[in-house]
Amino acid sequence: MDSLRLQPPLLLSVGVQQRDHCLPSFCSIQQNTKRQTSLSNQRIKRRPTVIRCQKFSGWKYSYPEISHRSINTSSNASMQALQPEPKANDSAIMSMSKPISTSLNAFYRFSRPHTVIGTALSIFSVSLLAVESLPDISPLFLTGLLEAVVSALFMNIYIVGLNQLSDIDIDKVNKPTLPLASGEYSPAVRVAIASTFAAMSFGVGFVVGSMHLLWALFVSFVLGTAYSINLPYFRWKRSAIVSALCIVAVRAMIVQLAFFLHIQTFIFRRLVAFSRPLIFATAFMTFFSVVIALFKDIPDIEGDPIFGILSFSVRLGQKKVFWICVGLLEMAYVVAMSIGASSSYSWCCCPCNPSCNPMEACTIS
Ligand SMILES: CC(C)=CCC/C(C)=C/CC/C(C)=C/CC/C(C)=C/COP(=O)(O)OP(=O)(O)O
Ligand SMILES: O=C(O)Cc1cc(O)ccc1O
Repeated sequence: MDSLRLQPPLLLSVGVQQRDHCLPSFCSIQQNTKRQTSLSNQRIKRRPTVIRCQKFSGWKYSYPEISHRSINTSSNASMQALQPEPKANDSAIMSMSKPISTSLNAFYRFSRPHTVIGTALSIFSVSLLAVESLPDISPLFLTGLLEAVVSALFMNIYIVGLNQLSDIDIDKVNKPTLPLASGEYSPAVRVAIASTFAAMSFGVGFVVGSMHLLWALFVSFVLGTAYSINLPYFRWKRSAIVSALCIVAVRAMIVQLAFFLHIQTFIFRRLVAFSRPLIFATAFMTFFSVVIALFKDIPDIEGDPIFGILSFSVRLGQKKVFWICVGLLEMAYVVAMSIGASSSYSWCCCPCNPSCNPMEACTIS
């Protein structure tokens, strides 16, 4: 199977047979009287099962080919025979929706959704820390928040896109289902997507005109580029410490401080004042970002050393790094809970209580 793994064309030629062979019994096409209902259920279950089988048997290069081919197998053909004939209109819609859903699926994987979700939640929560009273939650605030999230998500997609562009060979070993590693995007499309998202991010930043927002985008752009790009003096991801510092700088410092200041000064037109909750959130996110930096390399110990990436997982071993991360998270949560429990800053400072202004009560000036 290992020899198959590095030869996608060979894999394709045997793909159908192998796949059917590895399907558990409930996936097989049953020739029984309840055929129609059981077949439609299989359609829904089929894709994840195939992917699981791929992983199990190490078919690392075959993701897109197999998922496309599954539509054309003889068993699927017999399924189609059982469906009512699609009308001309239906089949046109079906043939259009397949490429659309395939492209959406590829873009979803390309965008690294776990990072996008993290960015959106971070910006949303730190923006709420700038809210001092309920009337602050106005259309003006919501628009400012939306602009901040959209521009940051565009930059996020640029950063992870450039990372995949620079890591095509590593990802063929570590993460072969990513659309660049699996060859779903042509070289021109890859570069176009990444640069368009960087341009759109700065475009939104310039249109909004907030200095803190523009700084946040610019510093993230520089660090995200320096982290991945394969040019002399760059590709900082080669150093475990520098790459962790990049992630801490963006996730813990830029996202927390710059986006808070964007809302506080640009949207609310207030003076700069760092509140205790903001300092607390920044300290917590510093721990959390170290954990992100360590954790994200745990699955990559196969490909990273081949390409000179000596991550902590490669140096210390996956188990050790895993438990270090668990320890760091436990420490962060215990410290956070203790600070919360012993703090004089209580719920009375919530923005819904008009008698208490959290910024006055808690500002560190
Ligand atoms: C625009 C703003 C404010 C936020 C963007 C949010 C992001 C993406 C923050 C991360 C900052 C940064 C410098 C990230 C570089 C990290 C990166 C691209 C890591 C990918 O790590 P690899 O190990 O190379 O990738 P895989 O996960 O694909 O293996
Ligand atoms: O977003 C981050 O904080 C780090 C990160 C992790 C990952 O697995 C892929 C991309 C990426 O930017």
